[in-house]
Amino acid sequence: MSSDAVLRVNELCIRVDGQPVVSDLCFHVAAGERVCLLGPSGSGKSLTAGAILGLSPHSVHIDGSVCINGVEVADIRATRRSPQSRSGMVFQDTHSALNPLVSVGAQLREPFMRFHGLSRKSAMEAARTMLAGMNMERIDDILQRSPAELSGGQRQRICMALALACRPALIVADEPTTALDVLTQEEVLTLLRECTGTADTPALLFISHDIGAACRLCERAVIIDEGRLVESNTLTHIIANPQHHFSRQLVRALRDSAPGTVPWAPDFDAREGLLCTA
Ligand SMILES: Nc1ncnc2c1ncn2[C@@H]1O[C@H](COP(=O)(O)OP(=O)(O)OP(=O)(O)O)[C@@H](O)[C@H]1O
Repeated sequence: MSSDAVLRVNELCIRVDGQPVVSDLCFHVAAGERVCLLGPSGSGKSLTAGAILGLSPHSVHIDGSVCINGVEVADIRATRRSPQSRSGMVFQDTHSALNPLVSVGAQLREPFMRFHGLSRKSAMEAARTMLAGMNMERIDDILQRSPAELSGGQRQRICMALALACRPALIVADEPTTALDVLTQEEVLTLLRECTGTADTPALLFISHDIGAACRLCERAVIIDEGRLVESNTLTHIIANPQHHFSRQLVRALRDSAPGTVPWAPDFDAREGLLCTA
């Protein structure tokens, strides 16, 4: 395991109403890394995200360890975590991630005031600068609107801006593109790639069942099935040599979709749907 892991999950066990749903899950995300957590529907991805973020419902019981920046947080709710052990979050449901009664500007200036110590005016300016850096148009107009007055893609960008404004070491993105059309999906993935995974930006845990999206973003994948880790390796390796039957299904789906769109297309043999290892 990497010694400078931003996230370290060790022997994580999650029970819901007494029933085991995630068992002995171990993985890490290093600083500057983008890792995807892949698994079929119901395999425990969102419950794992909830445990990492400190957002599990009361019916969920967690054992094992979740360390963020070296701080044990498995038992600590999100609101009680120290600033260095908080993570940013981006979810599929952007409506419930934003307050419908508060303007986008008022929501976005908040973390700049709280985490950057800026005045109200400077915080609004910082929010403008951040949205400009995310290639958003008509920023002043957008800042005045309520979340319901934005498109799904715009709302997701605001959610990402909110996550980034909290200066987290880690962003957990749980199916952030699932509710979006194909073009907007691509824009959000591009933005996530630009805003994470370097020495100066947060590490990313990208949760999905879409290996195509994972390939556009991540170098490494952790694959779970029925709450257990079944494979963990670089995506290049997994695509070339999938071990578990769900991994093989994922690779087949990738081959059947549009292999030419995979970003490392020069290495991708469109006829075989396998990586050229030579
Ligand atoms: N609050 C809850 N109460 C009862 N059961 C739950 C709860 N949350 C999740 N589960 C169950 O735990 C299992 C794992 O759910 P989870 O949402 O983590 O799956 P997932 O891998 O994220 O699925 P998907 O890809 O469909 O979102 C499922 O069988 C689900 O029905």
